[in-house]
Amino acid sequence: MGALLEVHDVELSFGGLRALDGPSLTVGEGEVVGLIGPNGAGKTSLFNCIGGLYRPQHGSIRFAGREIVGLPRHRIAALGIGRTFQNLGLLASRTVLDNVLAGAYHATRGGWWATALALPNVARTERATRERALDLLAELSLGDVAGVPVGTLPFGTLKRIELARALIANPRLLLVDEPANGLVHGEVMELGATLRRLAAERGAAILLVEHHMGLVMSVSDRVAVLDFGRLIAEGDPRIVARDPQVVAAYLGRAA
Ligand SMILES: Nc1ncnc2c1ncn2[C@@H]1O[C@H](COP(=O)(O)OP(=O)(O)OP(=O)(O)O)[C@@H](O)[C@H]1O
Repeated sequence: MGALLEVHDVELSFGGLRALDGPSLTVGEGEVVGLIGPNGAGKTSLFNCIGGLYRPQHGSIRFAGREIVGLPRHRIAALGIGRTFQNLGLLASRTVLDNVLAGAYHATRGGWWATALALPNVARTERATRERALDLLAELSLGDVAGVPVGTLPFGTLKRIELARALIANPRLLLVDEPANGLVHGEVMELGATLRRLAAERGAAILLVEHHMGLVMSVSDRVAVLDFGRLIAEGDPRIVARDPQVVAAYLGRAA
């Protein structure tokens, strides 16, 4: 059997601009893979292709052996791909618990009709989801703020809520977009430990886009590097970090 996620030769263009120029990569069950590269390299575009926000013009993306290119976003989410966003999409006036429960929507069986008819199994499912959400909040040290409106909380806490919202659906693969952005050093270290724990204890595979090299190198089993939409290196983080092409890509863009 192949890897959990298999991206093969994906091409995505916006008009004349080729955001993805044929990268291929895999993420195994329970594996943490860092996806790095200079600004504009195509990392978020690849996330958007995997999550179904963008449809690549060429190539294939298989999840658990199934082609997912062309599937609508909610079907991809229901198959077990969760995602956090760089610009947190949290509802500021709602409580932490409500925001996390909103993430469970796709995973809740029954759908709109069952909810509208208040069938007993829906009430049961909702109770179970609520309990799972509270457990998850405790796991991410958010138990004390479950009833607090999100808008009143500090940024580092919001990042953890965003993670909880993605995890409530029990994804087999979690796409995490720049989680360390805006965090202070201690929070980044804590986040790294949390990501490793999620992979180890929940068996969740993680594809992590991140500019904070310390975090990427410490949590990733493997690292893939994009530059101008192409995969320029892939493998052990310590080896990739010394790859001359990778070093040149970063220095070249910084200049
Ligand atoms: N919706 C869009 N319309 C047009 N061009 C886009 C769109 N999304 C991304 N691009 C372009 O595609 C290229 C890749 O962008 P992308 O956001 O995927 O890079 P990135 O590696 O995530 O960058 P960053 O690290 O800055 O977030 C860039 O040149 C970007 O301007």
